Amino acid sequence: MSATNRFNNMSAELETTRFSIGYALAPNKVQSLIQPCLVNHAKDRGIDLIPIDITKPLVQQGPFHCIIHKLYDHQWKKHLNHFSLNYPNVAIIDPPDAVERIHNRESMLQVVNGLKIPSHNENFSIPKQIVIYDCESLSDPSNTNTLQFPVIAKPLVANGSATSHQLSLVFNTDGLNGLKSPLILQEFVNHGGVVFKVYVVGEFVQCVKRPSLPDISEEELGTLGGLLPFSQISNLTSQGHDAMHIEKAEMPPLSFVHDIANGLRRAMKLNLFNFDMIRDTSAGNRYLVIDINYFPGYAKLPSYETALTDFFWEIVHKKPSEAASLEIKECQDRSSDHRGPQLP
Ligand SMILES: O=P(O)(O)O[C@@H]1[C@@H](OP(=O)(O)O)[C@H](OP(=O)(O)O)[C@H](O)[C@H](OP(=O)(O)O)[C@H]1OP(=O)(O)O
Ligand SMILES: Nc1ncnc2c1ncn2[C@@H]1O[C@H](COP(=O)(O)OP(=O)(O)O)[C@@H](O)[C@H]1O
Ligand SMILES: [Mg+2]
Ligand SMILES: [Mg+2]
Repeated sequence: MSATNRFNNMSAELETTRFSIGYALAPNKVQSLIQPCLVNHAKDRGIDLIPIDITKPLVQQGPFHCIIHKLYDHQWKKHLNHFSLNYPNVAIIDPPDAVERIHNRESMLQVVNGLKIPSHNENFSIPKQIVIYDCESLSDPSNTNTLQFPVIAKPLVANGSATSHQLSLVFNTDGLNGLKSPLILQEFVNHGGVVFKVYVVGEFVQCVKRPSLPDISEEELGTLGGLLPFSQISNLTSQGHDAMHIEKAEMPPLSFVHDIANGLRRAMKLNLFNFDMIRDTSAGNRYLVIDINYFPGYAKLPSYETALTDFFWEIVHKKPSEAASLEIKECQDRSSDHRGPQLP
């Protein structure tokens, strides 16, 4: 066969080969993410998005070239780890242990402290914080004296539940009495009422501005009560004066944002996440990472379907090793005859 014919055959094969991405997501996440624009865009590029039934063994479904997931179920994590041991070349985006690290607000930010990026005029860190496991530690001044008020109290676990997003501003020691442990107490940093949300999809990075809590002056602090609960403030739609104020806020330099995003992606071994960052009002080049979320609400980004499809395309077109092709073939045989070894 001539080289041209071989090339034509190869490209014809590539065009006809379809790839399957299995997704395991909660119903509300399916509704927000798996929209016709994403399904159709992926389809046009040879990628089919297939729902996973988590009540059935994975080997009886698919076969999948890649699995994406966001579920907090412990059993699912076991399923996935088992599947991954048997089929190590089917891409699991992302590894369950790496995801679990950001289900805890202490371990989630530890990675930021160890991050090294090329030098910039800007610097980044995390706010000063302590972990409180019980009521006794909360009422022990030797713990809380290390922080300056106001502080933000955040539930230690970030497990997708409504309560994990129930935060409180604490203005003085009296306010500490109304808190439930385990939690993180984190110093509140004045940041001009704007939070930068940086969305990451593999190598794709996009930073957007969202509303945040207003600055608190020292004078105001003396006049405020003990505790102010709040929840998911950045999801509030900004209007009027607030919208103007967000629009006017200067974005952090793009290369700085990209370097942190890429550094975090590599250090955490995660591809699908976003992080919240604020800029210290009292030092304009000081940024603080305050939150990292696994597989966030990408559908809020314009053209999210392109970013996700490009990423899926890269994953499924990574030159598959012989072992991976065999695994996919094996999975294919199993899912068609259902006689393969049963996973738990
Ligand atoms: O639903 P959305 O679009 O508000 O997305 C939520 C994220 O909002 P964001 O994209 O950062 O503005 C949200 O981010 P925040 O924690 O609010 O910063 C979480 O990632 C949330 O997931 P979970 O409830 O913690 O499991 C995300 O919820 P799920 O979409 O995963 O249910
Ligand atoms: N240390 C902080 N200083 C100032 N504002 C903060 C701080 N931590 C959180 N916030 C504000 O509270 C919001 C919610 O906190 P975050 O840690 O992102 O929790 P969640 O996981 O519920 O989004 C942030 O988007 C930001 O507006
Ligand atoms: Mg947040
Ligand atoms: Mg969060």
